[in-house]
Amino acid sequence: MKLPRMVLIDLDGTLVDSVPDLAFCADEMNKVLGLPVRGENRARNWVGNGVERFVKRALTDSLHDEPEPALFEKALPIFMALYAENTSARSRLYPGVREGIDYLQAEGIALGCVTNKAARFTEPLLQELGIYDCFGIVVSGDTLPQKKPDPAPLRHAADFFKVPAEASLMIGDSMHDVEAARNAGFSVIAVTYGYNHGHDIREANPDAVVDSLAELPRVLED
Ligand SMILES: O=C(O)COP(=O)(O)O
Ligand SMILES: [Mg+2]
Repeated sequence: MKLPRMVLIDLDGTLVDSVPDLAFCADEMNKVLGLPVRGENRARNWVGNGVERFVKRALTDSLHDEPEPALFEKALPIFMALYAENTSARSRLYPGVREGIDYLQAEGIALGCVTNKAARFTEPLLQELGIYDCFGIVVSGDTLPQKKPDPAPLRHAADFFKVPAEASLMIGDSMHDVEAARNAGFSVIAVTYGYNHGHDIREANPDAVVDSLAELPRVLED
């Protein structure tokens, strides 16, 4: 793959294993609401479409069901308060993330983080894990009216760096990252270790897959 001029990296499931904190908060929320605790393995399938969808999935224990509106309205502020206090303590950078970022920076490539996570959580999480300063731009799930798989957040970052779509690469863990990249006309590399709603990310046909961001030099210099 040709070396890009800009790389945008997804957050949850790509840079950070954030499910231990997210699952903790989902379980605490459900306890307050008198609902069953779902556990970390269920929560692993629910990440990637923003906090509102995550909470709906925790309430219904399903990917697409809608909870009763009154229940959701009660639940969302409970989750927001819990996650504000439990954003990063249990979360970790995946192995290879540091090496991957170091490599991209050494190549002089512009770096952005594009996530569907709300900005109020994205910024402390990146800061507390020590990678906030690596990114020239951070586009969160509520920075714009549109979220991935809409191409708008990716285009917003490309416009910021003044890089054309042909020279732009998205790296992510979910089919929504692949779809957003395709919609924006970017290349896309997927990681195999993240959260993709229980599916193998290869089914989404990214341009390449890696088991770790430490493999980026091999893929990008081929
Ligand atoms: O669903 C979220 O809140 C965030 O997910 P993302 O970082 O993988 O876009
Ligand atoms: Mg993700």
